[in-house]
Amino acid sequence: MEKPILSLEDVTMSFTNKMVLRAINLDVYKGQIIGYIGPNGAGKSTTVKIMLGLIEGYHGNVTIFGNDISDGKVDYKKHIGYVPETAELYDNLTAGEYLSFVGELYGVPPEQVESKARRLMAKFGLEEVYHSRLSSYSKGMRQKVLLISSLLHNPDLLFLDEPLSGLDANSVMVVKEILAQLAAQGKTIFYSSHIMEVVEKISNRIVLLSEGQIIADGSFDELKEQNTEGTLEQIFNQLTGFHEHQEIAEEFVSIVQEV
Ligand SMILES: Nc1ncnc2c1ncn2[C@@H]1O[C@H](COP(=O)(O)OP(=O)(O)OP(=O)(O)O)[C@@H](O)[C@H]1O
Repeated sequence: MEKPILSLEDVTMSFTNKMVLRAINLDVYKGQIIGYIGPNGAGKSTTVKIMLGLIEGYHGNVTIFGNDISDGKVDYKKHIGYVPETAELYDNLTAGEYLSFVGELYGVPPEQVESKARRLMAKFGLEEVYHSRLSSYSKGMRQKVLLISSLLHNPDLLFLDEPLSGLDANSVMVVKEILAQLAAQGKTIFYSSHIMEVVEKISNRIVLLSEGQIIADGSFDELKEQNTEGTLEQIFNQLTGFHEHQEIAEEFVSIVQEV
């Protein structure tokens, strides 16, 4: 039987008395694009940071590429790419300097990083600003640099947190296609986002986290069959028991108008 690339077994995490993850069990297989969704504060980033070895103190087992990540070895990180939701790019560096720095951290030989970074930047239409400081970059341009930096070392497992944030409609089409092609070549993608239309389209498996628990796990078609609602946004509202958007908006607007 195929072994999972990534396995969470009864993973529980608490921050100062508050239980944020409650016995998460999840096996992810090669080539899957997991759409990891859930309300704000559900525990999505916490799960991802645990898998990246950025948060300690969890209970349960996390196995990546067949090794328990608590064994102290960090080698597994060489095969992982990560696009965080918000990143501190080094503003004083040029994109070229930043990408060379990240590539070398991942162990890519310097001559190879430079050539690869240049060509990838060019594919995103950023060849002319390769030597410009990141402080002069727009939000979408920064996002493209982050995406490139997560892929320079050709990782097998990618963690993406709102990767399309700030990208224009054309760039979104390109990145969605890149992700589909990477998955088709056997890369595994863990995709966290609040944009339900995109998650619905690109994921072949959707995992819905609510209050630290997985409350749905399946393909979009499977989730549709199990629920009365049609779109992923509606299924999300239904499963998380949310029906008050109109009421909340009316109350909000009436407070705004109090002056
Ligand atoms: N370092 C921390 N210390 C204390 N509490 C934390 C810490 N990090 C996260 N939390 C809490 O854990 C809960 C889950 O946070 P997390 O960032 O994982 O949610 P999320 O699902 O990624 O949310 P969002 O969709 O808003 O990004 C929240 O209640 C948050 O306040």
